[in-house]
Amino acid sequence: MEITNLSFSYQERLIYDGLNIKFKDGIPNIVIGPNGTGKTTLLDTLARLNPPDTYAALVNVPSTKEIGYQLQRTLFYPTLTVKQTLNMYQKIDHAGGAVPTELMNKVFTTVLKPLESIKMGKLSGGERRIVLTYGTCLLNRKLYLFDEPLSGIDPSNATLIMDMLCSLAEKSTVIMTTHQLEQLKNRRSQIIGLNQGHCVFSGTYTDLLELEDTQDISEAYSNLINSSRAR
Ligand SMILES: Nc1ncnc2c1ncn2[C@@H]1O[C@H](COP(=O)(O)OP(=O)(O)OP(=O)(O)O)[C@@H](O)[C@H]1O
Repeated sequence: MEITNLSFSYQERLIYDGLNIKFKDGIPNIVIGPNGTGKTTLLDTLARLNPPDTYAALVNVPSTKEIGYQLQRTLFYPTLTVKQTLNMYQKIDHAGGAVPTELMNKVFTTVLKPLESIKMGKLSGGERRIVLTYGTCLLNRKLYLFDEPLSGIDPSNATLIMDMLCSLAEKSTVIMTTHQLEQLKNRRSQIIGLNQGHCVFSGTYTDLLELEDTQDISEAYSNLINSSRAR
């Protein structure tokens, strides 16, 4: 799956200037970059939510009905309980949705089971995000897009969510955005760095540390962004 030569602007603001990205199968693709650099816009483009003249840049991207997209500001029904919300996700696909993996079962038992009878509107922001991320994993799709699934999630639950998304990537293409770079340590993933309309990095966590000659991922990220700004 690829994006080739994508140029896109919101009114006078240029977001991508001939953007090229090759996504990997088998491991999650993690899109990183400064605020406002176009990470969400990239997921929107893949989901074909942006104008049709962007479609030509999409190579081998599944059709919209084969895509599961968890938006950053995901809609939910506040009066449904967690159990009802997850049942609803399971019923979206006529075939009954995906069979939960072992790791999904672990997330369910550890985090969601105790919340089952609580209404969505009464959950904390982090709890709600876990429910909705889990629900998206219940859909049976070829491509999953997650916009900041780790935002507001405590480190222990973030590890569980990342485990779940890595296992999902073994059978489908997974693309997510995040600012939580420390969660990517010791994980197989492709990191895609965006800055100023271009892909400025594509490689593993270790590749990024080696490129910037540091053991500190925050420093590596800052150096990457500052050096690509200066270009
Ligand atoms: N519908 C829109 N109309 C006009 N400008 C928009 C629209 N949606 C997004 N933008 C602008 O496009 C830029 C990229 O937004 P986007 O949400 O893709 O950034 P992001 O990299 O996901 O940021 P963050 O890390 O803060 O979530 C921002 O400057 C934003 O203000």
